[in-house]
Amino acid sequence: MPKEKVAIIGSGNWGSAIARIAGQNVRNHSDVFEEKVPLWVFEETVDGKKLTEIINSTHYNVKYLPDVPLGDNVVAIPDVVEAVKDATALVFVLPHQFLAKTLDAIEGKIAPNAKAISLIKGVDVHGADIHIFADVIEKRLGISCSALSGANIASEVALGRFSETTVGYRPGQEAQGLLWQKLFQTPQFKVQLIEDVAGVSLCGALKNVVAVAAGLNDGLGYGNNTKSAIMRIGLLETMNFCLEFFPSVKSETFLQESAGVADLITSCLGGRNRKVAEAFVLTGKPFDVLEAEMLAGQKLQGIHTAKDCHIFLKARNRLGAYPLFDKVYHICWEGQDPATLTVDL
Ligand SMILES: NC(=O)C1=CN([C@@H]2O[C@H](COP(=O)(O)OP(=O)(O)OC[C@H]3O[C@@H](n4cnc5c(N)ncnc54)[C@H](O)[C@@H]3O)[C@@H](O)[C@H]2O)C=CC1
Ligand SMILES: O=C(CO)COP(=O)(O)O
Repeated sequence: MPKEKVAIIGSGNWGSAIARIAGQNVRNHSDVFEEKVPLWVFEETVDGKKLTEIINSTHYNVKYLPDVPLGDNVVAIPDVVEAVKDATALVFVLPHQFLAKTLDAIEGKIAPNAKAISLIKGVDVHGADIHIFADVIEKRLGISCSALSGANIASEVALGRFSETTVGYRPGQEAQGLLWQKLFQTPQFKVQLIEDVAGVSLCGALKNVVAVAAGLNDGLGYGNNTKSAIMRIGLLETMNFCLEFFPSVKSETFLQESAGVADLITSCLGGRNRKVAEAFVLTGKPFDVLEAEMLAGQKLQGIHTAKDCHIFLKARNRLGAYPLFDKVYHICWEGQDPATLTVDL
């Protein structure tokens, strides 16, 4: 059987951490995968040098994951079309705002037998329409797309701290789930499988809104009881949102999978959305300024997802059923006083 050729599309903080794991696992499963792992890098200059050249000479992504080597079989490529050429296993792991342009570039240029997996956390909203990014990828490229999400702060995964994650696969396509498990699972990074692409994707997207609320809570100094209430209400709104708008979602995903409650907890305790939202309250600076100052090129997702949810729920006349999500929107985008965070919850 021909071997699978992996390509990683995205090389930020999580993209780099997952490229490292994939680079190790293709060698551990050399009967299944080709050894070289092309990594698409959005080219930029770091200390006067091209980031791709730094990665390929040092094997470190010095900008987005400076402390952990990627491995010498992970090869940085600045041209996304070249990176995905002949690849049969496409891993999409880039901030969601850059996906559309990336799909424009590679549409019609991928292997006909390719399959994909989305590690992207966010939702694609156009008025009253909402899609998960695995569906966007699947539709645009005409290939099957699974989803991976879980309690996975990238820096901790990269350091080999024990973590779990969830791969959601399409109905009847467990074989693809098993392939992705082979690519990503290590003794320190346990990959569970469930036939629920939508549930895995939506839990990953919506917990970022809850994490922003947790960060606002921390900035306000409201303490752990309030934060726990935010997490509980946030999980409830996530579950209700999934079951209302994506009825195929499995209820097991919420509590039995890392993609559900576990990701919500880690993000509310330790994620970037939490950190920047706390600073928003403490400094009064806008989110885009804080993102640039605090994240060194990494991107925030939660405030954008809050806006997307607001647009969608307003168009569906369902805002009233999701008070926490909507509160985050109003505080982040409409200048509402953060101190109103818990009013009306
Ligand atoms: N960092 C984390 O701990 C985790 C992130 N995720 C999700 O994974 C996805 C990717 O996140 P990260 O890898 O952390 O990215 P990141 O937050 O580190 O973003 C930086 C990346 O964006 C790229 N970029 C900047 N401008 C661009 C442009 N104009 N076009 C294309 N790319 C551009 C940069 O080259 C870099 O690769 C997101 O959806 C995120 O929510 C999921 C689990 C953990
Ligand atoms: O998705 C994540 C952890 O699973 C990372 O969350 P942040 O983007 O808030 O850091």
